[in-house]
Amino acid sequence: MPKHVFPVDFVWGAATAAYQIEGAVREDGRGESIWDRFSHTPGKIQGGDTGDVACDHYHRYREDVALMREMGLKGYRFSIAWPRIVPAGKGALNPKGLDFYNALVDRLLANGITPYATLYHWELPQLLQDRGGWDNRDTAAYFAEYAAVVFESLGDRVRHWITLNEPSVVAYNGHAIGEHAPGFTDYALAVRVSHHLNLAHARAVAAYRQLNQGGVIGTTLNLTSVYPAGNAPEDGAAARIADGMYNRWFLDPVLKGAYPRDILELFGQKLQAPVIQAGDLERIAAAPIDFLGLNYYSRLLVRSAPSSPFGYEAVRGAGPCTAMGWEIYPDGLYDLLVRLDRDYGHPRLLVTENGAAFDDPLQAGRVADPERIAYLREHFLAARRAIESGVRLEGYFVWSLLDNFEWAHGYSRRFGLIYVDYPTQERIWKDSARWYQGVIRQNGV
Ligand SMILES: N#[N+]C[C@@H]1[C@@H](O)[C@H](O)[C@@H](O)[C@@H]2O[C@H]12
Repeated sequence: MPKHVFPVDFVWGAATAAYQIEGAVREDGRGESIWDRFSHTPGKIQGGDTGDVACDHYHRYREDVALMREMGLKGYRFSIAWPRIVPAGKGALNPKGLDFYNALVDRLLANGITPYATLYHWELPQLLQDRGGWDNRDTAAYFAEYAAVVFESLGDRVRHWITLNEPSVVAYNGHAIGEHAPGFTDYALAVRVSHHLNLAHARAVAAYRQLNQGGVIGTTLNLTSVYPAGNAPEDGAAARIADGMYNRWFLDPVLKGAYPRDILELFGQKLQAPVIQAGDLERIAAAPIDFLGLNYYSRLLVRSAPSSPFGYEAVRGAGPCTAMGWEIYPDGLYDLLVRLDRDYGHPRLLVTENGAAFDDPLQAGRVADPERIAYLREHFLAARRAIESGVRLEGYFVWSLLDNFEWAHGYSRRFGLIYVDYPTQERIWKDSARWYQGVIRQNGV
């Protein structure tokens, strides 16, 4: 019997994303995405890896759903590849793309697994990027048109929708530091992109409401708990700026219908302020979400750094780290959940991603990953404490079901509960997968 039991209807899940697992990038009418272009650009991805094959999930989804069933997953979070549905980003549809996701959803439901679908997990159709991408306001409208097509095709069976995955990473990694597709290094552009992503989210929510399908829709933000590295007042001020740029800039529009004033002024001073047109904020405010998805991986420790662009710099924490170099800090998840509950009106919450990469050597056909078990157990306990504090946390999706294409790191980082032997595509349960199967079965740790 577990010492810490979760609510009876708690949704234990696992998460993936299309480009990271599907492969089949030039099959059945799929159009090119910015990640196809970026991963095939020399020097962008560690080891020269691409998502061309990935976990071959496009062909192996039946096997993978069977793995989910064996694990006992209550929910499965996946993403829909925009270029599979609308190859050019706008205009003509690709029926075979819709066929794939309908088949996936039907198989999930037949196996008692609730589908949670993310509409955008970074795969912008390249032809839209050629027209300015997220720097072009029109892309927000094209996104809503694509979303409406998907709602109409799947909405009778998919009742849980996530508009965007981690808009801050789309904006920052893709447009400010160039580490992700499309690879720009222009902070003012990144701020404009963040605004257009918020518009896209709002338009998709409005499109969903118009269809009256009766499900729920939200978004997924990657959030953290920000702490000052020292007791000096300037470190506290630095932490507030970092929290504003990392968290509140994305939380406030979707949950309060307005940008945080301090950050709006900061961006106005430092950058070309985002191009907010008349009616934009009203549109965003008029698209309230039913739940907030949050991806949590680690905390952010900052100190004052007057010479840095925004007056702060990150400081490495003292705790042990994952293979990504991220400090393992489960208390940060507790603090984040309690903060969201306190500051944003007691919202319905889902942990849409939490997990860790470790080296995961395959030895004699087995992957012993005690670090991942410890990581997940500590974060589950932090989540349980938050629920005991009154937080409306309704589910938890481990990142990830399978080892997969880890963006700029290629296949060098393994986040999966299930090991993927890429040359053979064999799926091998790690010890953590068996452990998680037990957590789900007993609904607690
Ligand atoms: N890095 N890392 C792991 C994981 C990434 O693989 C997901 O696609 C993102 O949503 C989020 O960044 C988290």
